[in-house]
Amino acid sequence: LLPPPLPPSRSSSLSAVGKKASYSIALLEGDGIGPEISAATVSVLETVATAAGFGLSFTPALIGGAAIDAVQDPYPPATHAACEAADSILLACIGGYKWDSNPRDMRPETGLLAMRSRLGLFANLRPAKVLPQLIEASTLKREVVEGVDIMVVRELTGDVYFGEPKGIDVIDGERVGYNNMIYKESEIKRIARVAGNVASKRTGKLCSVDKANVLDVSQLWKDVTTDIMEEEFPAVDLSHMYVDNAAMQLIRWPKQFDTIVTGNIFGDILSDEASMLVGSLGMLPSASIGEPGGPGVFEPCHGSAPDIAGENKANPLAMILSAAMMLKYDLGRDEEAKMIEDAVEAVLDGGFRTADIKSDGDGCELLGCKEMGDKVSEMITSMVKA
Ligand SMILES: NC(=O)C1=CN([C@@H]2O[C@H](COP(=O)(O)OP(=O)(O)OC[C@H]3O[C@@H](n4cnc5c(N)ncnc54)[C@H](O)[C@@H]3O)[C@@H](O)[C@H]2O)C=CC1
Ligand SMILES: CC(C)CC(=O)C(=O)O
Ligand SMILES: [Mg+2]
Repeated sequence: LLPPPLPPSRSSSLSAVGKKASYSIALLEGDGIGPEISAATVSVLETVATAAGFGLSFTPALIGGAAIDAVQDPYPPATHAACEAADSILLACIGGYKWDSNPRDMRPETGLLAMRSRLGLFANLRPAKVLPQLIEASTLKREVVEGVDIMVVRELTGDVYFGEPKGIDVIDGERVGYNNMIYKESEIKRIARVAGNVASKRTGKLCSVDKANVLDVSQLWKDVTTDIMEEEFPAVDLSHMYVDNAAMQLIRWPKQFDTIVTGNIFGDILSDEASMLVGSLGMLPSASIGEPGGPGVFEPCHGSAPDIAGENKANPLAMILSAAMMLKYDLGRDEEAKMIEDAVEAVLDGGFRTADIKSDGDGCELLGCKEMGDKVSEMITSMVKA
């Protein structure tokens, strides 16, 4: 399930000094289904740590709506300090109806953006790999999705999500809303290098997605990406696609893609779209990384799913698989990451499904969020004993 190794990062520095006997994890449960999927994920991680004989300590910290309610700040200083002090950061999801009409600085999403920016997590890797067990869970035809294995490399700290100026002003007697889609050359170069490394370790095929036919910022994106690939990754087979076409091609024939590199907003949208190839947004993990040395944030691609929050219906596998990415990329624990991946596949092989990945007449057993976490833990324990 996991993507190939990342470019030099925290994991490579850790492997140089050897594995640690115990790790501290900042745990950001956030909002909505966050506490439910976090509980399931923590219990899986504790099972893995016990089986492998290393220690894990979790430091809970507030983010998003929960932090607004508690301390009137969606990314409080204490949370930033806990993140910086940790070996790695596990995040569930933020957001909810309750905070939707708050002023922008008091919205959960502002906290998430602040965390990504302040921790310098400019690269978000979102693997969308179709598992054979879940082909029927996709709304697309078997022949379209079977064998799909895509890695979206999304720029995470720039673009229209961060650009200035922004706001809603009254101009000539009416309200005008505006944001600025902006990228510096240096920001494009560093994400292009991550994508070049990732693509090189996969099939060598990289598609850069932009809107250069209309947007100047996209023309710069295209030019800089082309230069970086020509100069530093000559073996990478680079193509370019406009984002509207990419959205269509992802559904028409997704197997044409291997690695996709794109800006923050296009990557946000295209990765949610790619989740439907896999079967559910509840299956898509992600890794947010920055320069070597700092902790990454490992988080599902989905949001807080307020429509099912508190009902024990959420699929915890996206967060559990994000925890596997954390073990591999931040903690240098490849074997233990694989334990989780294998256990997830074995549970799916065993015919267990949460509601989002269950199809009519599939003969599978419907599980709640907690029960799915328990099944993965049980599977790890029985695989270790075998
Ligand atoms: N990284 C994050 O924390 C993100 C937060 N959000 C926030 O989440 C809130 C809800 O946003 P939506 O647009 O509804 O997106 P969403 O991703 O929360 O939900 C979209 C749909 O997918 C379903 N879904 C999502 N995760 C699931 C899971 N693990 N298991 C089963 N079903 C799942 C939901 O029930 C819903 O029907 C908003 O406040 C939004 O800003 C949205 C995206 C990312
Ligand atoms: C909630 C937004 C800040 C971001 C988002 O949708 C995402 O990162 O997937
Ligand atoms: Mg999103």
